[in-house]
Amino acid sequence: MAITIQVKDLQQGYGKTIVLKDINLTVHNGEILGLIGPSGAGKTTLVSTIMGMLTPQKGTVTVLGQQMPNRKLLAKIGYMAQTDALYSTLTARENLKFFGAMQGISNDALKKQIPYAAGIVNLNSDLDKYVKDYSGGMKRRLSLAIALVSDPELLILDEPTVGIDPELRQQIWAELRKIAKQGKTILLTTHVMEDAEQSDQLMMIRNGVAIAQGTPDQLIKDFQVDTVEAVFLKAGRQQDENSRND
Ligand SMILES: Nc1ncnc2c1ncn2[C@@H]1O[C@H](COP(=O)(O)OP(=O)(O)OP(=O)(O)O)[C@@H](O)[C@H]1O
Repeated sequence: MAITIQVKDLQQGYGKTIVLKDINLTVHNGEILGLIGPSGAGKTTLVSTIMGMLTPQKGTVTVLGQQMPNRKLLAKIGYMAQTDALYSTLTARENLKFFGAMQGISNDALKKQIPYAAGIVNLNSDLDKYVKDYSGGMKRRLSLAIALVSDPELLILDEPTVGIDPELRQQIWAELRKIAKQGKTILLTTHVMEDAEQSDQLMMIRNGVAIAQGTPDQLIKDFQVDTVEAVFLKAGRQQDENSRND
């Protein structure tokens, strides 16, 4: 299986502050990687580095065979940020057209891609409403549609299920699976254990360090617990014990 994301010995931070240490990660084509960890652990910092928005302090990040940062690759990456960056005085369709055009998608392609992307998040019947009249969950769904509109090779979703009800969450997961089956790679950050459980691979980050990595089933087995949440709690306790013994 080809590799989409390769992170080697990454150290990352802001100025003199180190946020991430010794991060190693390989994500293959068609895989869904869930990045979980408490607030401030460094998830967004890692995602920003993978996208090439930040240059590594140490180590390397390669995406689709190219070392990051690399502006040319941005067209192949669909990104949904943690906070919705939408134009509220435009309709959802106009937002999709605008962001699609920004990614270099032709008008003809957009005619096909907009209904496809809006269909995944159940927004086709609300496309001509103004975004200022959207609920928080609808805005989140529109942001996800914008990330999907270019049919990207790599989809990066920062907390995609915040404000989304359980039924739609299941629906979105079914679509993410379909997208992954087509050979697209998905990286998502989450605080939601149901999302973590559904990921193919997990990386748990705490205090800037990867404290557990593997498939949900393998982690549950290795940590001798019953749930992904319990893996996370146990790995966190082990990290605290190790730092006390240092
Ligand atoms: N632009 C920045 N300049 C300086 N420090 C930053 C910057 N962005 C993030 N940080 C710091 O880096 C650390 C990791 O932040 P990051 O946003 O990566 O965490 P996170 O795991 O994504 O958290 P959350 O789940 O709350 O989004 C935090 O201590 C944060 O204060």
